[in-house]
Amino acid sequence: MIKFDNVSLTYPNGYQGLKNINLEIPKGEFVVIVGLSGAGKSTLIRSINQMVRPTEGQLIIDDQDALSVGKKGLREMRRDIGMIFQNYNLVKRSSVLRNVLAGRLGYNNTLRTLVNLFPQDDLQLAMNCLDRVGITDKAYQRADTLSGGQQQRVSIARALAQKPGIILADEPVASLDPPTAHAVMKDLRDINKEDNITMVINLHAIDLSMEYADRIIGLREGEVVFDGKVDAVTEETFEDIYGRSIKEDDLLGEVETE
Ligand SMILES: Nc1ncnc2c1ncn2[C@@H]1O[C@H](COP(=O)(O)OP(=O)(O)OP(=O)(O)O)[C@@H](O)[C@H]1O
Repeated sequence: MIKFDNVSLTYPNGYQGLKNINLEIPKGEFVVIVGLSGAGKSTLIRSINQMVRPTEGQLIIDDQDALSVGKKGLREMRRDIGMIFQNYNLVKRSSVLRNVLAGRLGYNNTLRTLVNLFPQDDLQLAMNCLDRVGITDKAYQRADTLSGGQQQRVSIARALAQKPGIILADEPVASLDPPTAHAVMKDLRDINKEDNITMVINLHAIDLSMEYADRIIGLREGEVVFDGKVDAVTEETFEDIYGRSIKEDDLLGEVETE
């Protein structure tokens, strides 16, 4: 469970990125965060693994007071949280398999991993993770020779290799074409359902959000302005969150089927 209790976050320049956030995300939920550019979606997601650190309030992750666990506690906590980025964040010149094994770094001796000595179990696990996203045949290829959709699958496999309880994804499909965006969202949904991994995902396409989310959280100027199950969401909900009417740009659009 992830719980925000009156969490606020003020950046060092004084800008208030999050204002008094109260949220409870139960284990296994598929949550999509929506809001205009600058609304605080990345800030909210990144505060969960403390890439940015809340300045007020309490953040509870799996019964732990996340803001006071200390350095070692934070390392262990982060090991349980996979992160997926819009630009994949792969080591481009390394092989796909090496990139997936990076998900095991938190569990292994640094020196051994620097010289590529991962335990056999980790190699097996990394191959299994690649299998989950359907790209075992790419394991020995350089990461930057893959298509965008394949690279994002490598980053999903890397997150899976951490054996996480939570996966955070910051605009995971924003750089992909519509059919590939759907394919990657389906992978994330399947993993969520099969492994009961909590997913918190920022998306800007309204239609994608509606198709995959269990629950939608709307942010506006650092505040939660909507929080509800996807069935409760209407066009007006998005108009409230955005403070304007919906435009074509807010949608991913039709995917042609043969
Ligand atoms: N390091 C920082 N210092 C100061 N202000 C910041 C910092 N990072 C983000 N902000 C500001 O906080 C606000 C929220 O940014 P954030 O990136 O969370 O928004 P977002 O909803 O994810 O937007 P986008 O969809 O464009 O990524 C913005 O006004 C941004 O300029």
